[in-house]
Amino acid sequence: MHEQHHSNRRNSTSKYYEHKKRKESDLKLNESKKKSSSYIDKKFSKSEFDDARLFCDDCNKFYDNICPYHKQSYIPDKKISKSSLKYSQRLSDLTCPDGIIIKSSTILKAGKGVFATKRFEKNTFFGPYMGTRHSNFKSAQESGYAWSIADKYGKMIYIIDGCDSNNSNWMRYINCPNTIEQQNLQPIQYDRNMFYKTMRIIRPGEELFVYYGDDYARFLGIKPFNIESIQMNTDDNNINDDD
Ligand SMILES: C[S@@+](CC[C@H](N)C(=O)[O-])C[C@H]1O[C@@H](n2cnc3c(N)ncnc32)[C@H](O)[C@@H]1O
Repeated sequence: MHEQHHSNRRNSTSKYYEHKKRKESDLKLNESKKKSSSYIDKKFSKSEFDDARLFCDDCNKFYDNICPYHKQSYIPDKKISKSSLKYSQRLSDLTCPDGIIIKSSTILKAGKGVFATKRFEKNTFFGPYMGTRHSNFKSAQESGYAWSIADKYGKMIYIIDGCDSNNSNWMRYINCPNTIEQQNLQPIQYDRNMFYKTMRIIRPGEELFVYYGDDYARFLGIKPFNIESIQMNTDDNNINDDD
């Protein structure tokens, strides 16, 4: 993954994600093998971008295409046309895939959050994160809903800002974990887009959390997670994964 930020009033970059830069960019939305998705079929198979290589955590290696050995899956958004929106409906709220709902967060004063209503396996990909593309870093910092997409040198290419709930998707409602144990999604830049990948099995009723990065964590009053503890948490999840 290339350097990425979740921006609010402050810019944030996770060292962990920088550390795993190449590894995480190697997303594979492998459901393409068995299931058809317009994004995967049209986009993932023919990418021109250097961040469109695929990585398998279990093999610990890159693949030019999907991992032939380990299961990964891709869950696209529910398709909604803007013209079908009724008054007071927000596009983003209607895009939840099956098994995902938006409701009040378990985190006090965090507003809404996103919850699973069914089990999701480890290595399930959601996305891409939808929003307005621009390069106004200041407005992204103020948004609270923005990711920056970077090139392989970490230089920002553009920002994907989900501040407009009518030009975004359900992923804009996913909150930042207060503790490392809560974290269950990993942000992954792939093909100049942002996806979230489940880091472990997610069970019905669980709130989804993605770490926004150290700076933004500090802004929220959360002690930044360090690389080692994130890695340890991932390893623990591997050990505890069950059927
Ligand atoms: C991407 S939005 C997440 C969705 C948001 N909760 C909502 O209702 O629209 C990011 C914002 O959610 C809130 N938030 C996210 N994680 C939080 C946390 N751990 N503690 C407090 N507020 C949080 C902050 O207001 C932050 O600016």
